Amino acid sequence: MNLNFTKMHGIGNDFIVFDAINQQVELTTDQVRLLADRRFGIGCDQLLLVEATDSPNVDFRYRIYNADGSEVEQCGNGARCFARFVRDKGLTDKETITVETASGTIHLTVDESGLVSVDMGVPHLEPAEIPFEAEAQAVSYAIEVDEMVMEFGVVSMGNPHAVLRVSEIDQAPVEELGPLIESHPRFPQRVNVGFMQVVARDHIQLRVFERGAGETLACGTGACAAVVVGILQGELDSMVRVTLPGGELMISWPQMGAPVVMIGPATRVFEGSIDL
Ligand SMILES: N[C@@H](CCC[C@H](N)C(=O)O)C(=O)O
Repeated sequence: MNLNFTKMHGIGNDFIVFDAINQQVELTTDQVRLLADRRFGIGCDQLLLVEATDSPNVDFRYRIYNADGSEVEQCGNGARCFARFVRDKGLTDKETITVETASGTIHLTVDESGLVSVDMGVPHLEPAEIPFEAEAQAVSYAIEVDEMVMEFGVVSMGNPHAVLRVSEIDQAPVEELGPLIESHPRFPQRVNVGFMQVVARDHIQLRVFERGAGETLACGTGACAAVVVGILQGELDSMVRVTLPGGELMISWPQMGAPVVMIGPATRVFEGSIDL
């Protein structure tokens, strides 16, 4: 099977994107892992499939696979690249694109400067919806990790996130704690782990250890989750600049029950084809 692909990134969170409308793309878990491998394959944090849909009032279906081959519900940086891809490839000329994901429908808008704004939907805070094992919903939860008890905010942006406040982002124990929290028994579907330093009420620094991919240069849903947690904990205003290792995103969440909006760039790197 020979497949055409586009390599893209959203502030350094990188993707292989396949048009699965004009070519048949059926990948096994092992093939996803191989494609994502930075030495034996193309290399990416996530692989994205652009598919057609029969759902009314929806333009496309968006499927997402982590580098470890697992299919996941949502990807914020990927959503911006998705919008750029379908317009660059002439699959649509709409400015606002409605896309079905495994966790619901999202709306993507490309502006004249090329920035993409994504309505990421309403965050889920109820533990069972995340999913997270806890007796009741709270703004922070004490979780025991490696014989230490730490306070996390926990939220789903369609995919699960745990957010830990740190005082120095450069010293954050991402590599040590990330894998332990990712597979913590209280998260039955594993979890993405954010390390957040609050710089000011409208600015945070963030590093994310992603479920199924390890630490990435940026995580869009992680940025949304961190801002929601920071607002709920009374530390942040409703519009926040998020500085990640690969660049910056603007995230806004006006109030409880409202959708989170993310604005940021989407970059095409190169086109290619690969035999599988
Ligand atoms: N990089 C993404 C998130 C990708 C999925 C995540 N690793 C998960 O398993 O939920 C983003 O930009 O949101």
